[in-house]
Formats: sequence, C-alpha cells, structure tokens
Amino acid sequence: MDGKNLPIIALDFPDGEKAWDFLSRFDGEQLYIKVGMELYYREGAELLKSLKEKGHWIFLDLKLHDIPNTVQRAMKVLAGLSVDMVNVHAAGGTEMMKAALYGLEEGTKAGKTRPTLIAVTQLTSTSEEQMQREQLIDRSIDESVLHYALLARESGLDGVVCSAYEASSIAKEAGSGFLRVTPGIRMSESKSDDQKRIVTPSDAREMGSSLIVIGRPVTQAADPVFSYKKVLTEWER
Ligand SMILES: O=C(O)c1cc(=O)[nH]c(=O)n1[C@@H]1O[C@H](COP(=O)(O)O)[C@@H](O)[C@H]1O
Repeated sequence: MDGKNLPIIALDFPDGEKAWDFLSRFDGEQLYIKVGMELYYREGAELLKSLKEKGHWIFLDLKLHDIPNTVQRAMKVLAGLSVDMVNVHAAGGTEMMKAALYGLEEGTKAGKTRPTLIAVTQLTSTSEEQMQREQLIDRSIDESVLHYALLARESGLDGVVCSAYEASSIAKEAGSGFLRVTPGIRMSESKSDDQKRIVTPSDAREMGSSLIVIGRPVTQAADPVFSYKKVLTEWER
C-alpha cells in the first residue's frame, strides 16, 4: 500500500516523550501520522522534523479558521515545515480557503510539492440535532457537509474532512479525485467517545472515504500495534 493511503494515526499525546514511546512500539515502520494541536503546541516544528527524518508521512491538523490575511500568512509558514497535509475550517469561507491555498503555494519552495490542503466540514463530533440548534442551520447534516465540500472545491482545495456518511455524495458532486478524509473511525467493539458520526474502517472504505484517521482505538489500546494492524487489514481488504 502507498504510504499516502495508510490509515492515519492521530498522535494525540500531551508531549513528545509519550508520542515517541508510542511510536517506538512500531519498530521503524513508516506510518502516516496526524499531529494535532495538543502535541504541536507543546513540541512545535522540531517534532515534525524528527518525524520526517524517521520517514513518516505527516498530516498537521491545526484547523486554521481566521481572517483571510492571517490564514494566508500562517499557511506560508506551515508550507516550510515539510508536512504532507494541512487543514482549515470550511466555515471560514471561500475567501479564507483561497487565501490558505495561496499562502501554501507562496511558502512552498521551488522543486518541492505543496502540502495537500483540505477543509473540515462539520466535525464528526457534531450531530445533526446539535448543528441545527447551535449553528442555526436548517438543513440536514449531509446537505451542510456537501455544501461546505463544494465551497472547498470551488476554492481550489484538494478535499475535505467528512464522515463516511457524506463521502459518496461528495465524490459524486465534487469528483472522485477530491479527497474525503474520514475521522470518527471505530472498531465495532470500541466506544464512540465524543464522536457522533462513526464507522468501522471497512465501512468507511465501502462508503467512499479516501483516507481514514484513527486515534484512541489505537493510541489507548492495550496493544497499539495489534490494534493498528487490525485497522490496516480492514482498510486494505
Ligand atoms: O480534522 C480532523 O482531523 C478531525 C476532524 C473531525 O471532524 N473529527 C475528528 O475527530 N478529527 C480529528 O481526528 C482525530 C480522531 O481521534 P479519535 O476520536 O481518537 O479516533 C482527532 O485527533 C480529531 O482532532
């Protein structure tokens, strides 16, 4: 399997020591890793550099959401961190998403590949009822996610973060090359935690997700390597 199609492990740990302790169990295997706010705010760019030196692929998940100028300038900086994928919130709007892409292109050095840029639509921890009540969106969650996906597509982004429930309609409307990155992955026996729209790895594949992101069912497992291999086998099958 191409490294860029591997299940993405959300490395949600409070510090580098715990993150490296987890990774040491994988015996030099190259992984696709998501570094989120918790770990990045603690360890910064040095950690990303070390992960790259070990040959891992990196999704830097900072979910930028600010005025276009700020996002553009921040993306220009992130482009210099040698990561493979970054993200923004689609709720920031098309002007912000275009600015993000522009900043990322500006910051990508000649001869280097621009990191993939995706937009979060509705968080997988959001239910339809909560979205309607708190965001005052009087539509189904599928419609809201698809709408954000089409805005992201129009802004030139490479894909979106969505649950598997919306993946096939996005592929149909935005094209199969437009990425559908799906967190909220659970094995049938694991608890859902704070996630609302969850599926198993094989369901995600059958429902049209292009990539999956999984955290706690692997990172908190008694045997993380065994749990990861189970996810990998289900995803690849
Ligand atoms: O952008 C993300 O990665 C993300 C978007 C989303 O809608 N839902 C979501 O869970 N995530 C991230 O995916 C990971 C899921 O972790 P687990 O719920 O532990 O599997 C977390 O690091 C979240 O920050």
